[in-house]
Amino acid sequence: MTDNLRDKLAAMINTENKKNPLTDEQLAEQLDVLRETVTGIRKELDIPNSRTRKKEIVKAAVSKIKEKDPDISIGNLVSGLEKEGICISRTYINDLMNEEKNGSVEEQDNSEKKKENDIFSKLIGYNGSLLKNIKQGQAAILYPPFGLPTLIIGESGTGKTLFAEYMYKYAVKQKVLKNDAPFILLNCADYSDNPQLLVSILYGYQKGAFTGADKDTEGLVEKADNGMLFLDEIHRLPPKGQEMLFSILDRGKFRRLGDINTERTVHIYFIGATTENIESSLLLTFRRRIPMLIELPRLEDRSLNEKVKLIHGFFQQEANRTNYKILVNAKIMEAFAFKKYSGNIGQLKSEIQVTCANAYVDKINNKREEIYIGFNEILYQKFFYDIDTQKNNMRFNDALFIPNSDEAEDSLLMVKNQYSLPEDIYETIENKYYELKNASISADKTEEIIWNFLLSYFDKIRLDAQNRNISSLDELKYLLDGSIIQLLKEFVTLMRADRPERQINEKVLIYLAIHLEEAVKRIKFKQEIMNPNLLYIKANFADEFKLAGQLAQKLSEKKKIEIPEGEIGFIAIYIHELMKPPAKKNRIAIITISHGKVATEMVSVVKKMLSVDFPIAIDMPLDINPVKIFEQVVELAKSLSAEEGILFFVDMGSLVSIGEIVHSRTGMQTRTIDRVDLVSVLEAVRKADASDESLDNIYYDIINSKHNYSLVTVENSDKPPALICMCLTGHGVALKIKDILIKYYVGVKIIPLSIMDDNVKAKIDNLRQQYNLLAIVGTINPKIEGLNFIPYDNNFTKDKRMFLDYLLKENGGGIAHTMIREELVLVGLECADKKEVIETMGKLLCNEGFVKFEYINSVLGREDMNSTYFRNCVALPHGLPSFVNKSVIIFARLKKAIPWDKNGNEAQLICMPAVKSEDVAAINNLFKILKQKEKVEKLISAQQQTEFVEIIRSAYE
Ligand SMILES: Nc1ncnc2c1ncn2[C@@H]1O[C@H](COP(=O)(O)OP(=O)(O)OP(=O)(O)O)[C@@H](O)[C@H]1O
Repeated sequence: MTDNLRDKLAAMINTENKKNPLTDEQLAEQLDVLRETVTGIRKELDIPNSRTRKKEIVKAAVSKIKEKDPDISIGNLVSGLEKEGICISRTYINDLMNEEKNGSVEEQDNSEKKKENDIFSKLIGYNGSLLKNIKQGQAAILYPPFGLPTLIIGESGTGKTLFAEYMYKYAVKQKVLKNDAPFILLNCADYSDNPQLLVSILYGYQKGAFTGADKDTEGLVEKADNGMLFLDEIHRLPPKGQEMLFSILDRGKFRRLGDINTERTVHIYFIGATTENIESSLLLTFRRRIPMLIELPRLEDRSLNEKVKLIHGFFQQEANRTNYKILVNAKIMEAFAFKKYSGNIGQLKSEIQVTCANAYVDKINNKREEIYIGFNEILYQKFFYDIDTQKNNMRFNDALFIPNSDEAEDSLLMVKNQYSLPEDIYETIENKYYELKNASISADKTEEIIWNFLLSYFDKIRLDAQNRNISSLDELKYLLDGSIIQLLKEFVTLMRADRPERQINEKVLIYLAIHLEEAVKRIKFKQEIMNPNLLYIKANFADEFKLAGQLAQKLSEKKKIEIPEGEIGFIAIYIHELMKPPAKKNRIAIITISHGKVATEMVSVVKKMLSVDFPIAIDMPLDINPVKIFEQVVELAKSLSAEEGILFFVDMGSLVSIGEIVHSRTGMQTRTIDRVDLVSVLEAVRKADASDESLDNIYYDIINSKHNYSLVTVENSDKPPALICMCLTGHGVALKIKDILIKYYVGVKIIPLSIMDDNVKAKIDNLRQQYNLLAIVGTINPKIEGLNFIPYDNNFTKDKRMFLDYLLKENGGGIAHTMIREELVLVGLECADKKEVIETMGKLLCNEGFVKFEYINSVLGREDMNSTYFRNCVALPHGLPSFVNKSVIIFARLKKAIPWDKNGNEAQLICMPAVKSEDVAAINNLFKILKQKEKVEKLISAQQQTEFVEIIRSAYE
C-alpha cells in the first residue's frame, strides 16, 4: 500500500461533501482499489466511516427541523433532510433516534450499570408489565418528607409482598431509609377472627387496657418508627384500626390502646396490600389518605414471554436451592407456560416446587445425577389437565438449569423469537417507498410497484396463516390487546348478520387483529401511516372500504384515537382478503419421500418460497423397511383428490418403484423422479400450481432440465463462497440485508450491489472469477442466469435461511459458515474450572435445542478419557454426534485462562463443536484457523461477540 494512496484517500475525504460523505465503496470505486483496502487505510488514519462522519451534520439538521415541528414523522423528517441536501435512509434516522433515546453505546454501558444498581430490575417484568408499577413505587418512596402512603392491590400471588420488599430495598438504596431501618410486616388476615388482638399488636397497649394486658407493650407501629410498615390483607383491619392508622399517616401521632395520656410520634413509610375491592372494604376517610394505588397485574395479563421468564427463574431457584442440575422436558415447559393459574405467580412457583420435589424423589430412587422432569402422564394430568397446548404455535426446548448459574437472559431469546408475531406491512411499505423515491422512480410507477408488493404480502400471509397452528382469535389473547379481539369478533358477527352467505377466512382475521394492534400503537405514537395506494383502493374496493370505515369508527371510539384514511385503506384490503374464497384444489399431487429429514426440510422451503401448501413430504427413518412406507403412501394416495395424478420425488433406488405400486393399487396416474433435489421439487411445484400443464409434461420438463437448471446451480468449488445482497440503490436495504447475512453466514463474503447499476451483470461476472457466488438476496430479482434469487421483504425468515443453509451445504463444507453464530460466542465468560465451562456451554446448546442433554455428559466423559487441549491456549471439548440435533459450534473466550489438563496446559479459548457425523468434515477449516497463533491471539483479545465473529470471518477469507 503506497503513501500515495493514503494521501489521495485523505484528500478525498477532506474535500468530500460533508452532508453526504463518501462511503468506502464509493472511495474504492474512484481509487480503483478493493473496498477492504480503503477500509484498512481509513482505520489506520483513524478516520471514522461515512456514517459516523455525517452524524453531527445530520443531528444538527434534525434538531433544526424538530424545533419547528417536534412531532414530525420520520418520513417527513427524511424529506426535510433531503431538502437540506442530506440524503439519508429511514434506518439511519431510526438508529439516530434510538441512540438519542437510549444514549450512545458508552451511555448504554452506563445504563447497564444503572440497571445493576436499580433494585427493581431483579423483578421479572421490570421492563414490561411492571414498568408503570415500579415508577409509582419509586415515586412513592422518594416523595418528601416520608414518601406517599401506598396501597398495593392485586389478586393473591401477584407479588404484592415481594413488591413491598423491593420498595423497602429501594428506599435503603436511595438512602431515604437507613441501612438498619426496620421493615415490619404484619398480615392482618392472621388475626381476622380477633380484631381486638390485631389492633393491640399493631398499636401496643397500656397495662390493664383489656383482660390479659398485664404490662405496657410496644406495638408494631413503634417498632417500624423511621422504617417501613407493611400491612398485608389490610381489609381485615377493623374500622377502629383504620382510623388509628389514618391519624398516623396524617399527623404521625397515635396512642397505645388504653393510654389516654401519652400521644406518641412516629415517622413511618406505610404500605398496605389487599386482594379486595377497596371501595367496599376500606373506610372512605382512610382510602382518601392513601394517594398511591399500585395495581399489580394478574399472571394471565402478563405477556407469555414474562411467564416463561418466571418459569425459568423458579426452576433456576430450585436448582440453586437443591444444588442439583434440573432438566425439564420441553413438553413440561410448554405445559407450565400455557396453564392458567388462578393463584398467579405464587401458584406457579409452588407448582414448580412441588414438581421438583416429586422429581427429586425419583432422582434418589433411580440414582440419577440430575433432577429430571420428564414428560409423565401423571404429572401432566395432575397439573395440566385443563390446558390445550395443541393450539399454540410456539416451540419449546428442553431446558437445563445448573445450580448457581445466573439465568442468562440469552437463553430466553430463542423462546422469545418463537412468540414473535408476523411482521406488519407498514415498515415494509415505507422502506419500499423511500427506496423507490431515492431511486427517482415516478409516483405512478411507485404506486404500481407498491401495489404489487401489497398483493404479494397478502399472498404470503394466506400461506403463513395456513401453516400456523393458530386457528382462532381467542388463541391470540396472550399476545394481543383483548379489546381489539373483542371488537373483531363483534365485527364478524355484524358482517355475517348483514350477509349470512359471506365466507370469512378466520385465519386472515388473526392477521387483521395483529395489524390493528400495530396500527393503534403507531397512531398513538404519532408514527406516520403511509398508503400510496389509497385512491386505487377506494376506487376498486369500494365495499371493503365502507366496511373498513365502520370498523375503524368502532376502533376509534374504543381507543379514543383518530384513524387516518390511509389506515382505513389497509383495513379494506384485509377485509377483501378476509372474504376471498379458500385456495383452489390441486390437480396434481407432489409427494417427496426421502431418508432422514430431507423431505420435510425441502418441502417446507418450497412451500414457503412459492406460497403453496399442497406438496407433501414423507420422511423415512434410515432403518425402516421400504414395504412399510409403500403401504403408507398407498393409503395417502387414496385420500388425495388429485385428478391428474401424482408426481413422486424420491431419494434412493429402492423407492423408484413407488409410482408403479401406487398406480397398480389405486389406478391413479403417477410418475417418479429419483435423486430428488430442491430445485426440481421447486420447479415441479411451481408448474403444478401455476400452469395447466399435464403430469407428463411436468415430469419430462424436470427430467430434461434436471442437470442444467438455471435457477439454481450449486457447485462444489474451491473459491470462497459469497452472497450478493441487492436493492435498487445498493445502499439502503442491501446494507440492511448485509448486516443480517453477516450474522448468520460467518466466513461467507457478502457483497452489496445495486440493480440500477448499468454494469451489474459484468460486475457479477467479475465476482464469479473470485468467488463461488451462491445466491442473490434482494428486493428485486435481477434474473441473472445461474444464480439463485432469494426474495427479501423486510425479513429474513427461517425458511429463507434454510434455503441458504442448503445452498451452502451443497457448496461443500460451506455448512461451517452456518454453524458459527454470534449468539453462541460467550465473550469474557468467568468459570472456576473446566467442568463449569463445559456445563455452561452445553447448557446453552441444550436450551437452544442444538443438542440433547446427554451431549453434556458425553463431553465430560470424553474429557475424562484424555484432554482435548489443542494448542495456543485453545481447547476443543466435544461429545458424541448421536446426541446432536443440529450441527453448530459454540465458543467461549474466558476472562482468565484456566488449567485444562494434568500437563499444566491452560486454556482461554474454548471451542466446542457439536457436530453430526455427516458434517464433521465441514469444520476442518476452522481447525486450520485455530492452529494459527496470531489468529487465536486476536480472538482471545476480542471484547465483543461481533468482533470475535468478524475475526473468524476474515480468517476464512
Ligand atoms: N415479579 C416477580 N419476579 C419474580 N418472582 C416473583 C415476582 N412476583 C412474585 N414473585 C414470587 O411469587 C410468589 C408470590 O408472591 P407474593 O407472596 O409477593 O404475592 P402476594 O400478592 O403477596 O400473594 P398473597 O396475596 O397470596 O399474599 C413469591 O414467592 C414471590 O417471590
